[in-house]
Amino acid sequence: KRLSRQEDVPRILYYVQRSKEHHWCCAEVTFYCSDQLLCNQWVQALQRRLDLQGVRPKNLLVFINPFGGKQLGKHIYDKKVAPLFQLASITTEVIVTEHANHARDHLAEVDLRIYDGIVCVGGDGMFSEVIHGLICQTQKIAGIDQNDPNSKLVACSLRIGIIPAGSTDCICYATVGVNDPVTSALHIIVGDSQPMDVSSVHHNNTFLKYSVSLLGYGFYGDVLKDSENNRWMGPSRYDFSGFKTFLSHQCYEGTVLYLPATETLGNPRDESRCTAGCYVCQYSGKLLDLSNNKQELKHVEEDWKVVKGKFLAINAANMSCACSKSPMGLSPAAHLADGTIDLILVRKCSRFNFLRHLIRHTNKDDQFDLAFVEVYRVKQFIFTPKYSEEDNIDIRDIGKNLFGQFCSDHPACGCSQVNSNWNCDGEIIEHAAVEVRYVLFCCLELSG
Ligand SMILES: CCCCCCCCCCCCC/C=C/[C@@H](O)[C@H](CO)NC(=O)CCCCCCCCCCCCCCC
Ligand SMILES: Nc1ncnc2c1ncn2[C@@H]1O[C@H](COP(=O)(O)OP(=O)(O)OP(=O)(O)O)[C@@H](O)[C@H]1O
Ligand SMILES: [Ca+2]
Repeated sequence: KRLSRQEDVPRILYYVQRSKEHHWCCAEVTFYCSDQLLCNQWVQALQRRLDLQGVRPKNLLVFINPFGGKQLGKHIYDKKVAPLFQLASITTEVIVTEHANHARDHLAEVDLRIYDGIVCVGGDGMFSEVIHGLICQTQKIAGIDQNDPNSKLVACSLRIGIIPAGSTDCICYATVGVNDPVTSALHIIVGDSQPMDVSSVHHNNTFLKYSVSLLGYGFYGDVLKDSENNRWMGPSRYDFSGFKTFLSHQCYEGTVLYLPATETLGNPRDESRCTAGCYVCQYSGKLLDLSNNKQELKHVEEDWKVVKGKFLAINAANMSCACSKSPMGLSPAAHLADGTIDLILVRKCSRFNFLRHLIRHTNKDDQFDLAFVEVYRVKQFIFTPKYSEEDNIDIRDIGKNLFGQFCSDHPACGCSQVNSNWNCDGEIIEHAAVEVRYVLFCCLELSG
């Protein structure tokens, strides 16, 4: 860069610069050249180099949820993201959603061949809509029955980018390391990608939902259910409902059956942390493929384990679930794409002990190093509540007050006869009895 002379042609080159703690920003350098021809040759040569890379998206379908988080999705996209896409010569078709499931239903039908990727501007719930639309369309074209829990799903060919504009944004946080719209836009522009585990949730051989971050019963299910009534509060609805749910101290009785992930590397209490190009994910993916093939050939009997009891929370983390409330996440050593789920069981304990467990999510202490907490790395699990779901519907009709419907035999035991519900990536699943398994790699347009 040198000082401009009047007759020099200025050309600005924009590039990605790393800044503090996983943040990326767009920086620029201005070149001046007095020879117009030479200048154009430079620009064309650089453009050819970029085109050769092939991973950069050229045409994107963008969904904006105007009501996610602090309702700033549209503003964030217009002010921070669209100008960067324009600089990178990315063309976009932008859809501002008009109702819940708008993005999901559009994606389930539309011809996706003209797009290089999908971008969702919103939170985890919005991302969930997008993967449901994409996965459903892919299975429909391939003639796969999603209701059959044993179906081998076909991977989607499109990548999904997330511009964080939600309340928790844990999928963005756990993949990029931060929830910053500019950083995410730059990851999308340079064509980064990160595979990610997807689990399916079934009830009585009927497909319910896919999950990519947290599937939580008990505490997180109740927090979500209560928080839906307070959406007007924005992201702080979770703190309010979290506090209420903490005070209600409900526990739920049931049986968990799980299939341990024995063929993969690592365990939920090791020191490994999943980052871009993760060795554990690459290695475990290969081992898992081998073991699945072996089982198909030999019909190997699998070694299911059983845990019965009263639980304050049953959490299935497909990834660390790191977010601003918990920078290391619900399961700090969980992997984004190793084909496994970390199953965390928090048994009935005192309020004080449960608070100790929760507080450890906010600092470096080990939240699993407590007598009432168990954690297993699994491929599959089944939860059956003690009370049948049909009976529960009747009890629900009577109504559940703030402190819940306590066990009628032991009024002081705090064990609920009403079932909780599952929190699936921030969306409610009404059924308590579920069968969950790893089913698919999904590709994100970003990397950690
Ligand atoms: C004393 C402070 C303890 C703080 C403990 C914080 C633990 C936070 C762990 C967050 C895990 C997030 C998992 C991600 C789930 C997402 O798929 C989903 C959709 O976006 N988000 C939520 O369900 C949103 C879930 C939000 C849950 C918030 C829970 C807040 C608990 C507050 C308890 C207060 C007790 C105070 C007693 C004096
Ligand atoms: N136009 C719309 N009107 C109402 N709801 C919508 C609209 N578009 C999307 N939704 C729904 O809004 C819900 C929440 O969206 P989103 O995940 O973006 O924000 P959030 O819940 O605040 O954040 P997080 O999921 O990170 O906690 C999703 O379930 C989505 O289906
Ligand atoms: Ca995983």
